[in-house]
Amino acid sequence: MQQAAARESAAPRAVHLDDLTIAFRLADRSTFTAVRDASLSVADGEFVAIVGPTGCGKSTLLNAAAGLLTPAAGTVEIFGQPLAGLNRTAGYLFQADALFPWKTSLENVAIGLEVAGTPKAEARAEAARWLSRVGLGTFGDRYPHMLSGGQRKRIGLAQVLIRHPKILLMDEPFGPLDAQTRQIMGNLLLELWSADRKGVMFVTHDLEEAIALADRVVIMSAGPAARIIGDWTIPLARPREVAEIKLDKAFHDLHREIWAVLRDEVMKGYAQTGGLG
Ligand SMILES: Nc1ncnc2c1ncn2[C@@H]1O[C@H](COP(=O)(O)OP(=O)(O)OP(=O)(O)O)[C@@H](O)[C@H]1O
Repeated sequence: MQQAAARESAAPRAVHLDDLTIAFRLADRSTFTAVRDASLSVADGEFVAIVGPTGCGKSTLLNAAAGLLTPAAGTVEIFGQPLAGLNRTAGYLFQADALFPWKTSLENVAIGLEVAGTPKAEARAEAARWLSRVGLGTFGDRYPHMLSGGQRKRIGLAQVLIRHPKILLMDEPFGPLDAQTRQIMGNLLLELWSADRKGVMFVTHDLEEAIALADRVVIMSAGPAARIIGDWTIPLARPREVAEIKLDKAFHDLHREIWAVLRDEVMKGYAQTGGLG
């Protein structure tokens, strides 16, 4: 496996996926092995990006860490404990919005606390503070359809972070956004994360985004039976500004090195799905 630097962290492991094999039962009763023998640890406070060809199994790995699916083999540990059922220490941000259309921004952000038993007035005051932190302090009365895609993502971030999850699981969270808004959201995410570091598993198909944001970039092979084939430490200084860091020579060197591995897998991935013939 490609590895720029062997790294043993002293921080506790927020997530430890050990030799995971994940298989799906198909309609014709055959079994499709999406991921085979994948091991990955995320230290507490560490930001790990997972990159790989389309359909390789990135979301599958994330869903295993979320407790949304049960591996055929291997174990999932969260802060040293075997995961049984849903991972309730994690906050999950998907590509698609998870906002209730009939609730205002403020109500959408407050709902997690309210459901957990926080008195309504307190939950809403806290939600107002989070709306300000994501730059939408004056948008509390707006419904989701009155917001741009980037604004909805900010609400989504506030909705997850207000509950102070100990781990963040993010699946292409900025996928549908335009390039500029992605960068702005990347900066916002880094700012919020730096203030209160959690372990992050961040799935993206965008290698530049991965290098700009993460402490480590992990590369998956093309599926089926995808594996982790590379693990790079990203030694770029923090705080980072996503647009600026992409101009850095060290960024380009890392990009070239990682892309040399990823490119072959991307081509295999396309070939397997008939994409590029
Ligand atoms: N419930 C399921 N049943 C059968 N196959 C599945 C199921 N979920 C995922 N797969 C298959 O497992 C493989 C991995 O899917 P996954 O969504 O994890 O990939 P991904 O790397 O996140 O893809 P993308 O980058 O396109 O979002 C794919 O081949 C997919 O078709």
